[in-house]
Amino acid sequence: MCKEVYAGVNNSVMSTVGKSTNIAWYECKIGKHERQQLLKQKGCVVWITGLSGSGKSTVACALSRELYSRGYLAYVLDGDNLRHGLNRDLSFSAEDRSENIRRVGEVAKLFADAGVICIASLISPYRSERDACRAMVPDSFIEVFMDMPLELCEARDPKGLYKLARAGKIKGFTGIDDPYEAPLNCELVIQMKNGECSSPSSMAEQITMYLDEKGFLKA
Ligand SMILES: Nc1ncnc2c1ncn2[C@@H]1O[C@H](COP(=O)(O)OS(=O)(=O)O)[C@@H](OP(=O)(O)O)[C@H]1O
Ligand SMILES: Nc1ncnc2c1ncn2[C@@H]1O[C@H](COP(=O)(O)OP(=O)(O)O)[C@@H](O)[C@H]1O
Repeated sequence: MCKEVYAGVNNSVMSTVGKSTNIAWYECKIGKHERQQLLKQKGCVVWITGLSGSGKSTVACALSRELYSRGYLAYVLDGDNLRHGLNRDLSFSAEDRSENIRRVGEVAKLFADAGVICIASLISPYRSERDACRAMVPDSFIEVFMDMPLELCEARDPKGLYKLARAGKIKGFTGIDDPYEAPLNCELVIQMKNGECSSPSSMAEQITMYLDEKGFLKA
């Protein structure tokens, strides 16, 4: 949050942002517009939220593959993967999950500014934190809710984590003894139809169609 703005020497705008004092924004001549022209697409953030096992990583990679095959540049920021590096200092406490979401939101914003279609796939269980990420890239945030029943996610349990959570060996597991706040008003909801889950590639096509309709697949 920018608390203080004042004029420095040569009229440069000096600010205090968080704990950073006496800082100034340096504007480059080559900006988002130029990069988008180069890439022939619009930078944006596709934010995929849902329970563990709901299919976030699978659809994120299917979407990345679909866009790649059509000649568009996308990059996946996966919650699990980022916790191997950038976010390795964060636990699954409410405070650390919030910081996790904030950091991924900031990184996604940079990718979108680079002109890339950034696909963020993380549980991101809190509505207010997802909304804060949306506010970082107004008009370029596409929230996709993997609306899969807990029973399905638990039956899939590809990493055996639900089993451990039910046995009390993992505390604070989302959907078991930790909250998940479903989106109220997101751009896309991916659900089962007639008890069937569609294929990852058809889910990816659904998202690609949305991106196309909204003009993200042209400069
Ligand atoms: N307590 C607890 N709750 C939920 N998930 C847990 C937990 N502990 C470990 N894991 C594993 O971490 C993955 C979720 O990381 P995220 O960064 O996406 O989570 S969050 O957005 O900060 O809530 C999640 O990966 P996905 O299954 O891909 O969602 C789990 O494999
Ligand atoms: N559309 C789908 N149809 C059938 N199985 C799926 C589908 N999407 C994901 N899966 C399976 O569900 C499990 C969880 O998927 P994953 O993408 O790892 O979920 P998440 O990233 O939300 O934890 C995996 O075993 C995956 O193969």
